[in-house]
Amino acid sequence: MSLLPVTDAQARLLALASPLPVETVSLVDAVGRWSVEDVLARRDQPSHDLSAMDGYAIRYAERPGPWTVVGESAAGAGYDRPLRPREAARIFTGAPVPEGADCVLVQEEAARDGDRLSMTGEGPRRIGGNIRPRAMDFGRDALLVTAGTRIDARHVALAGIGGHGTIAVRRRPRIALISTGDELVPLGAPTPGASLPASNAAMLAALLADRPAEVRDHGVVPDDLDRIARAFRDAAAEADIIVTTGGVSVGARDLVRPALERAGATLDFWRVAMKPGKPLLAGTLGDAIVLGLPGNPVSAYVTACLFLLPLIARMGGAVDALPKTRTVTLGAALPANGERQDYLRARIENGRAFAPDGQDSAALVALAAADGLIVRPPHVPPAEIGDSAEMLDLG
Ligand SMILES: Nc1nc2c(c(=O)[nH]1)N[C@H]1C(S)=C(S)[C@@H](COP(=O)(O)OP(=O)(O)OC[C@H]3O[C@@H](n4cnc5c(N)ncnc54)[C@H](O)[C@@H]3O)O[C@H]1N2
Ligand code: MOO
Repeated sequence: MSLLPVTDAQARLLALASPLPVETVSLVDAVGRWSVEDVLARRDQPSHDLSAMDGYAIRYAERPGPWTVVGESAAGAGYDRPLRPREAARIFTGAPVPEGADCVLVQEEAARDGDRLSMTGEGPRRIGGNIRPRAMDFGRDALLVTAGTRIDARHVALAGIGGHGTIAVRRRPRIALISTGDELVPLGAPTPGASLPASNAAMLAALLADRPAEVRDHGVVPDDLDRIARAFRDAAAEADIIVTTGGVSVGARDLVRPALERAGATLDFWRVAMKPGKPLLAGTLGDAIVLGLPGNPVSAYVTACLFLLPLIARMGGAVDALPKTRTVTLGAALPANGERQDYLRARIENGRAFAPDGQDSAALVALAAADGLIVRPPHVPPAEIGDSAEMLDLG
């Protein structure tokens, strides 16, 4: 089987995804998910002309006073009758401006003696000075959040002040993590012989910590065809996405592909023209999508960024599910590339991108220190210092 180009593999994976069911949740519960609908304002903001300062509501034409202070307008309350000529009202930040007033004199520029008020400083610069007019931010029915927007704290504030307490989003996908390999021991446990900590599942759970996903770690399954097939069937009964790590290459103990067949899955693709990550596989088992990531930790990380995160985004209703790159300037030359798209762990220093040594797909030190991945398309010629390259930001 030849290697599938990365963009083709991403397209095939995303084509397997159907949008998850819609649910209406509180704004805070929606954070990190994608709005299903356009969110329109249910109110004007502000709802009235409001004072932007603590001071006195006055008429601009009557400066520099004096005025008679006849009452008070506080936030949420207001002053219940129009001001007559030469009348002023004490007013506080966020309070409705009484009818008849057209600007606010800040208290630092006012002198008050009993109910007699005069202006001491320059005063408001114009009619409307120190007033936030009604609907200054937005009017009722204004488009606040476009469908497909990923909700963050700013959208929570905007939709909330626009009169919404809830928002329609898609259910979080349930993600089953399965680690395969006889050599794996739990994190923190002793590592006798050539055993090693099973870091991939924890790494994936950490990667998904700020994504809309319900992650369940099904633990480590030994390299045994029946046991891996059973783990697949168990996971498929409850998960939307099954993510395995390890056992997807060509060795006699790489049993994920045969176990998937035994479990009754349909393989969609296996082996992608990328480095790291070549043995990546994808398929379906019942209603679940299966993503088989390579065992090498850097390969698992890079393929998760390029395939798992976009899959979650697509199922959640994102408009642009695929990660975006940005153009950087290389700080060191790079050799010509082979047939696989390379993702070099890179640092930005003095505004230039460097891919240090330690690019092995099992070398986590360079990954942990990286600002991003320099993307080297298949068969590109050598690159010189100062050339441009595309980089995928990490972190
Ligand atoms: N003859 C060939 N050998 C290999 C090929 C090939 O094309 N022909 N491809 C290589 C490439 S590229 C990759 S990537 C690896 C991936 O292999 P697997 O996905 O089958 O992974 P394993 O062999 O199970 O493990 C690889 C490596 O990663 C360690 N590992 C596994 N799981 C975990 C985990 N949960 N946490 C931490 N580390 C893990 C494992 O111990 C191995 O050291 O295959 C090449 N071989
Ligand atoms: O494709 Mo592998 O992930 O280079 O080691």
